[in-house]
Amino acid sequence: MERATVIVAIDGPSGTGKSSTSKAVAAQLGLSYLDTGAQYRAITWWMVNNGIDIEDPSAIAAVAGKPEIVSGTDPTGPTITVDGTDVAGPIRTQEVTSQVSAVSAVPEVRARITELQRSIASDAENGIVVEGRDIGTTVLPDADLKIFLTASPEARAARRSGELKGADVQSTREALLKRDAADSSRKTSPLAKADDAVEVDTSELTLQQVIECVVTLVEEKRAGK
Ligand SMILES: Nc1ncnc2c1ncn2[C@@H]1O[C@H](COP(=O)(O)OP(=O)(O)OP(=O)(O)O)[C@@H](O)[C@H]1O
Ligand SMILES: Nc1ccn([C@@H]2O[C@H](COP(=O)(O)O)[C@@H](O)[C@H]2O)c(=O)n1
Repeated sequence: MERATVIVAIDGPSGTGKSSTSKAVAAQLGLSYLDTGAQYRAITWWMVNNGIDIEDPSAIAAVAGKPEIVSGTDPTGPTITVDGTDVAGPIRTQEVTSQVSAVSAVPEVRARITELQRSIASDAENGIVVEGRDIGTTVLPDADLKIFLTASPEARAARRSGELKGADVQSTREALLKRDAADSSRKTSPLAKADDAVEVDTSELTLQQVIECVVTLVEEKRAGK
């Protein structure tokens, strides 16, 4: 019998295609979509804007509960606001990207954002695709389907530098690997593949092939296969 709702967790390192894949799969299957990286970027943006010392975890922890972060979960137009301000653009700056791993490593930040993510997932009536780094391991350990996307550093750097219109591939590769190392080595819910996740190496696949692969896996789950 087909299930009414489905919770899909998609994790993996930077630039493996999590956002592009998750949005397309959610749109195709009529599910909600949550970009958890955008939430960590949003709280980082708030810290930077409010002059909080990013090198000082206790200073970050002390104010982690202050910003109100709201995520819109329509996969065809996801939104993110902080205290009512649209931050979809500002959270993608180099300044935020280079500081987000330090902020997201603070346990009080993770506790706050994890609670928000669980609440959004439980409110999604038709089900949801949630993408990030610790969704299958920590945020939604009972997800119906867990996917772990990977790709070679070369493929990821080439994709990202194409997106950043001519950014140097070598320095893009180094920045990706530095962020992955920080995200994988933090103590609290690091980037990791859940034991029961399906790993998909996207290095040699087109985005369309990855989307089709994940849609098939979701449909099989829904059909109870
Ligand atoms: N299989 C693929 N083949 C070619 N390009 C791809 C593929 N998957 C994603 N891309 C492209 O790679 C870039 C990065 O993809 P995306 O933002 O979805 O990755 P991500 O894993 O969400 O990254 P991050 O964790 O840094 O947010 C985008 O420009 C996207 O269009
Ligand atoms: N579940 C998650 C998701 C993200 N992070 C942190 O946010 C950074 C930005 O993520 P993007 O997907 O937008 O690149 C990421 O580098 C992590 O530091 C996280 O900790 N947990």
